[in-house]
Amino acid sequence: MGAEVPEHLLGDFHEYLLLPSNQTSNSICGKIYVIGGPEDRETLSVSVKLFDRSTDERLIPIVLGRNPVACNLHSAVPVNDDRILVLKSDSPSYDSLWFLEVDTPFVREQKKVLGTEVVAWSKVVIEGDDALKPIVISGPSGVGKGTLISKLMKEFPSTFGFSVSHTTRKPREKEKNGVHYHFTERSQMEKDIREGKFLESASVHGNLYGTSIEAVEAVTDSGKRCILDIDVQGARSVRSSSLDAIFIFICPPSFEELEKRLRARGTESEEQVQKRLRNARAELEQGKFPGLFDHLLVNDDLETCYTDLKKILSLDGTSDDTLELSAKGIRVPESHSVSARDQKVIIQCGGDEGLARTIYEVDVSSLVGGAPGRTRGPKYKCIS
Ligand SMILES: Nc1nc2c(ncn2[C@@H]2O[C@H](COP(=O)(O)OP(=O)(O)O)[C@@H](O)[C@H]2O)c(=O)[nH]1
Ligand SMILES: Nc1ncnc2c1ncn2[C@@H]1O[C@H](COP(=O)(O)OP(=O)(O)O)[C@@H](O)[C@H]1O
Repeated sequence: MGAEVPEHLLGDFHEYLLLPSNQTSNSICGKIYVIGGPEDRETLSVSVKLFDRSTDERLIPIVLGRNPVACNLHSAVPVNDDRILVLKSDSPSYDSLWFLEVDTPFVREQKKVLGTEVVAWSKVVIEGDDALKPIVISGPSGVGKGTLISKLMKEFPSTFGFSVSHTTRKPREKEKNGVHYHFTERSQMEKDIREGKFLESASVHGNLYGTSIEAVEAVTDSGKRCILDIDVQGARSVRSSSLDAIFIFICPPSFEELEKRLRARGTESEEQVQKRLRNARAELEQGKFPGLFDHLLVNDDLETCYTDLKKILSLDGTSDDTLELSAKGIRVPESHSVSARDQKVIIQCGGDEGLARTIYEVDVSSLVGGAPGRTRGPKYKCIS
């Protein structure tokens, strides 16, 4: 059972179905989802109401995900029987397309947990190829890989997700299982490697490390861009795998500085420090191997190196919220129409009173991620 519509809204409900300019009514599997309404001006976000035809019930569902900011005009079209594509007019292209999920696996699960009607928003991200590519970061122990990755994840929390590796090394004091690594027994990890569960694995400083296929998929499924912190052997394996990534190698300003950082971190025994420093020389040589890494960065001053990293990833001058500015997108004018058939959405923009007309075809057949994160995967082309 869903939540009851508050008394003060009941009287207005039929009026909502008359579809004023900032409201649409969308029918999926016997339920009508009314998106938008006069109250949006007060809440500043797009509202959702639900009308169940079979029971004649009017409901206010629980709305999960980050709500789109209210707009003066939108259109909407049901897609794939489980979500509604909402097109916000005259919004920036990175903010124009949203999905209201009404019967996706995430929503179904939440309905079970919450015992009521649930819908969930997910912003649609239409991107160029490079913007989706995972990022592989390599470099010797103590060079600052973890520090740079943490800064990136902190500044762009909804853009990047960390691929949590498996390792047989023991956890450090502040490391959490499942967050920094999946800490595992050697015999179990060897078995999983044999069973093909790993994209790559390597023996590093005397322990096994590996990226499971699931670790990368978990990030991609959440609609985020995957960051891998792996050694040079791992980078080489990924290079020859099907994963199309951007490879970045981080160098220290000097070997002495690397040693200083590693000791100052204070997480390794003297024996481990010696082993890591010995391995660092070989890693620094391999890092320069032609064709393996796309970019080399020297981590001398942290802020300078971080700025350079953001430049490589075309992130300088952007924020987590506006990141799609650099991505492709569709700017939907007030005058437009939308229809959907066979996993293709046709958006006709303009064309009134002699104005230029553009028709887009959006392919929604392979969607990645979704609520409560972003939805990636739709591709579009201009067909007229
Ligand atoms: N090949 C591979 N290397 C990994 C993986 N996870 C971590 N590493 C690398 O293993 C090395 C040791 O990592 P760690 O024990 O966390 O020490 P740190 O580099 O000093 O922070 C580093 O070079 C990591 O990049 C993985 O999944 N695969
Ligand atoms: N540019 C830098 N200048 C000085 N210290 C740094 C710099 N970058 C990182 N560090 C410090 O060096 C140590 C090692 O960094 P860390 O990110 O753990 O390296 P890695 O993940 O490559 O092993 C940490 O104590 C970190 O705070």
